[in-house]
Amino acid sequence: MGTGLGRRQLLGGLAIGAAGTTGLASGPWTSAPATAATTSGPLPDRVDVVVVGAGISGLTAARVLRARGAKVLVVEARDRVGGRVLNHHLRAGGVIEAGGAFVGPTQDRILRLADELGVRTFKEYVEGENVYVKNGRRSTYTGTVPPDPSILVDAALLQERINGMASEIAVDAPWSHPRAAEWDAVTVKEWVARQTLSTDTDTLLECYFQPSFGSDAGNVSVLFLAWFIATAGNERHVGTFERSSSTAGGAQDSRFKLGSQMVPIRMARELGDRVALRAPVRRIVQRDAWAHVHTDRGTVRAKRVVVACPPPLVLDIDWSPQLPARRRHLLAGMPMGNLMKCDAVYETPFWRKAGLSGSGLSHEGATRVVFDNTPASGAPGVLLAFVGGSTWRTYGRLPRAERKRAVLEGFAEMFGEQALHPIEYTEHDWTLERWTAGGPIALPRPGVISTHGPEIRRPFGRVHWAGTETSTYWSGFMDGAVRAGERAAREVLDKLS
Ligand SMILES: Cc1cc2nc3c(=O)[nH]c(=O)nc-3n(C[C@H](O)[C@H](O)[C@H](O)COP(=O)(O)OP(=O)(O)OC[C@H]3O[C@@H](n4cnc5c(N)ncnc54)[C@H](O)[C@@H]3O)c2cc1C
Ligand SMILES: [Mg+2]
Repeated sequence: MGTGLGRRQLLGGLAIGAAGTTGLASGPWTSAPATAATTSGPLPDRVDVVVVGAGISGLTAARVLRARGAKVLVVEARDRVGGRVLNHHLRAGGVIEAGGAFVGPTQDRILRLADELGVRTFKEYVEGENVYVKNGRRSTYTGTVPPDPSILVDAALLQERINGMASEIAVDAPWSHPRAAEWDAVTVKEWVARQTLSTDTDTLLECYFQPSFGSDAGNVSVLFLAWFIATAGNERHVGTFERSSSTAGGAQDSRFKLGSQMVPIRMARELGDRVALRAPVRRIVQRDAWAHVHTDRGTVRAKRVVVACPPPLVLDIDWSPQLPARRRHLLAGMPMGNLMKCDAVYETPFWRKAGLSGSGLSHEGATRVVFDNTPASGAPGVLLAFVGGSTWRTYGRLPRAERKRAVLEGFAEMFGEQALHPIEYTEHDWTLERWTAGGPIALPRPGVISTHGPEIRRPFGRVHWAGTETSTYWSGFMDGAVRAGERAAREVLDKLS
């Protein structure tokens, strides 16, 4: 998910990593013929397993199943693979991402997979000072917290408390915590307001929420946040707020030189004609010994089905028999967040010469959370603003030209007038995507985890559930998507044998 608050800043005490070297670009910027090897002929009549959705999770499940000898077919609604992961090729050369991009330590499944596929990482740029804008006043700082003493105290306290709560949560069963119902009934906004000194802490908290969740602190429960943080680790390292959010050493430590979409593109190439694009699943009928998967390109019979599409989109499929009510309640209670990425491209990352990291936080305007999004080669220079939650509600509805102006003005306030004159401006609003419906992730509303949470991975007849939201580590991230795909494949292999 998301990319959380940024860098070594914000809510205090965030690990500040010193490091941050930009790696050298590897080889030519490969453009992405996502459709290259996929099948264009008629779909097979019958396979062992149909996988619904060619995002990272579905493709991972198919890759594991195929390696174990199962006959598998991935059916994908779009004319491309990758789902919430999408490369954007810059006019000046190089690649950035319109969707998921950052990876970091303990995300070992996506890192191993990328490594196997020859997709290399480079460190996010973190040298120099960060910019902080409040009440029209700009300041710079190094270290973890903006120069705002009242927030510093709040942040340290909040961070300690939420890490403490996270340490008590079972990543595979947050609903089983003795205080689950109580924590699930309180929104993070209410919880924070109760114990903080400064009202500015609320505003800054949104700089964590908006990019991470495409939503605001008033929309999710403390139980969700504690669980989300608990999952930001692996089997050996517990998740912490710092890990879920920081740049160096955290969830935004590194990016992929060829762009993150190269991971699903290469998986799809390996799978070849086992991937069918432009094949949205409309109906799934479970009858006799088979699941019948109806797509726009025909119907395929399978012994097992792995559904790996964003949770709310499962409800668009016509199910026979009908999905159990408890699963429908869960999915209806997990809408996608609202998020867009807005990038401005410059000949060079001019802010670096001025001693700035390219990272910024603001209490106002369109550019609440900003990162240096320059490709590995160091040029062209790219600034990225996450526009999510209530900021998206304000700026997402504006005509593109007005939003662009607001974003560039925000960049200029942080990094100088030069920011007003990009050589390219590009933006991606995930709420407009038919087959994603928002981003970065589906968010359970308060009360949903404690009441319907146990349904999240429960198979329905021959149907098993993948997708990052079903992961128990790094849920919401690309790493969680890989883990969920692997887990669903194991479930299916158990049943096939
Ligand atoms: C703007 C943004 C920024 C993000 N930043 C990061 C980040 O920095 N780091 C990180 O790790 N993660 C990030 N994420 C999250 C990350 O992208 C996701 O966790 C991950 O890609 C989800 O993979 P998935 O396979 O579970 O789902 P998806 O990628 O959503 O794949 C689901 C697939 O199912 C298909 N589909 C849907 N319905 C049907 C149907 N009926 N029939 C057939 N196919 C269907 C879709 O087209 C899609 O291809 C970000 C996401 C967004 C949107
Ligand atoms: Mg998928």
